[in-house]
Amino acid sequence: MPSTHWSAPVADAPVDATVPLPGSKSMTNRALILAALADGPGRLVRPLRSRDTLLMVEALRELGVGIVEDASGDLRVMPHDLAGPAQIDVGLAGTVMRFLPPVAALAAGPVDVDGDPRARERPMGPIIGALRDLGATVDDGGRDALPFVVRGTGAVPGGAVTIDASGSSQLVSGLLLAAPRFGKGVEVRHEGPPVPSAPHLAMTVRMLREAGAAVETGEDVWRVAPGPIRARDWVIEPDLSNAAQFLGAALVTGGRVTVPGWPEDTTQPGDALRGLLARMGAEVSYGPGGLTVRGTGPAEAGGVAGYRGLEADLHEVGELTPVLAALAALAGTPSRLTGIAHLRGHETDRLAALVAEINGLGGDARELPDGLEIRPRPLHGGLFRTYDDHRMVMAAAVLGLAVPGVEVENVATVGKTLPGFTDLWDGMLAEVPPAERG
Ligand SMILES: O=C(O)C1=C[C@@H](OP(=O)(O)O)[C@@H](O)[C@H](O)C1
Ligand SMILES: C=C(OP(=O)(O)O)C(=O)O
Repeated sequence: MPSTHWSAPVADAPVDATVPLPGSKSMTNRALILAALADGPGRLVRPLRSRDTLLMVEALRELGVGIVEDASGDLRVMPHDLAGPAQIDVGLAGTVMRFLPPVAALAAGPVDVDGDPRARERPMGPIIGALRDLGATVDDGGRDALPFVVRGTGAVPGGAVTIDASGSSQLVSGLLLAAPRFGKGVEVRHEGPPVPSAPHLAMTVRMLREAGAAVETGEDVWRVAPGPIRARDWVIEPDLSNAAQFLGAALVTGGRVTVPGWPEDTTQPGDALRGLLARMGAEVSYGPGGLTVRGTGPAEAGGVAGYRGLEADLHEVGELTPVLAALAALAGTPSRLTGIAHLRGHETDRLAALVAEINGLGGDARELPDGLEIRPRPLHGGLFRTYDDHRMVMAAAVLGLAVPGVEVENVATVGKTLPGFTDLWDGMLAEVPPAERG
């Protein structure tokens, strides 16, 4: 990917826009796994097309699954016996690195799994250990991390495992998604500090049940019975986490943003934006047209806006942090975001990255043992580094609305989940309110 800087545009008026968003990364990559392991052909309707989902498509194809994109962008998935030898590139996608190895264990033949340099540092040990306990062979050279080889025999006995999933909920989700195809299914028990991202675990359980799997859940325990995964069509919801920066623009500029197609009943963590942005002072309304957020007062040039900071435990919705931190840096009062120590193992160490980049623009952010404390201060322009993290680009865009001269490094990295981001952003800023049309 070329490394190109992007000058984040300043909003010279309150935004007034409707922004349709592409599909959810988390739902697309779960649906791809479930469709690949199903008992017949299936379809993904309005899937996300981004680096993380294309890596999942390629990984499943590499194992023998047929996946065809039709003219509308929907994906048809034709399951097939899974086989190595295969080479899997997980990129920097947490969903691919945690969801794919249990599928690879079902393949006959060796499957090499590796990813970006940073992927080798993200927590993988619990899933490697669990796969061994479930009867699979994994050669990791004693690293407890990527790269490794899964030496599948075409079947996984399955059974009960105990892991510490405090580093990532995806360690649990990955084991559950393939488990109906294990001989005895699986019982995953968590022991350790609390597992983050409860909505994402609920998404895993709900989608497994929608595919006909029998799933039981208790406190820190999940059981999936062996049985068929039913072929079906998966309609992918818009990515609500990727709504954060657009809805946030309504706060920063004192404007209005609507995201159409906001689901009424969803397991996506982005749904929490309704409550979180309301706590910061936004007016949030929901109707047939979608979710609408209105800001109540615009930021002054250089920052310090007419909305409040946020005191919140983001343990369950950690992926919203970068954009909320950017909003916090422009807010009228200080913020404290906690429960997010596990973000140190995300695309980059997000706590360190956010502190460095907000402070690099003249801000006042500091790390807490499990989060961030951010005191608003007038900011100035400068280079905003993104550390191969799509959400750092999104955070920078929010800051740039009120701070002239924010230069965003390697904007293309946003393609991890939202390749059309800068066009959507420019489109939002260019949308002319109905009253002003000639
Ligand atoms: O299961 C998923 O789709 C995800 C789970 C979460 O991971 P963690 O629990 O590692 O934070 C989230 O941050 C990530 O973006 C997507
Ligand atoms: C943490 C994230 O991604 P990943 O799926 O790579 O963990 C994210 O999208 O914020």
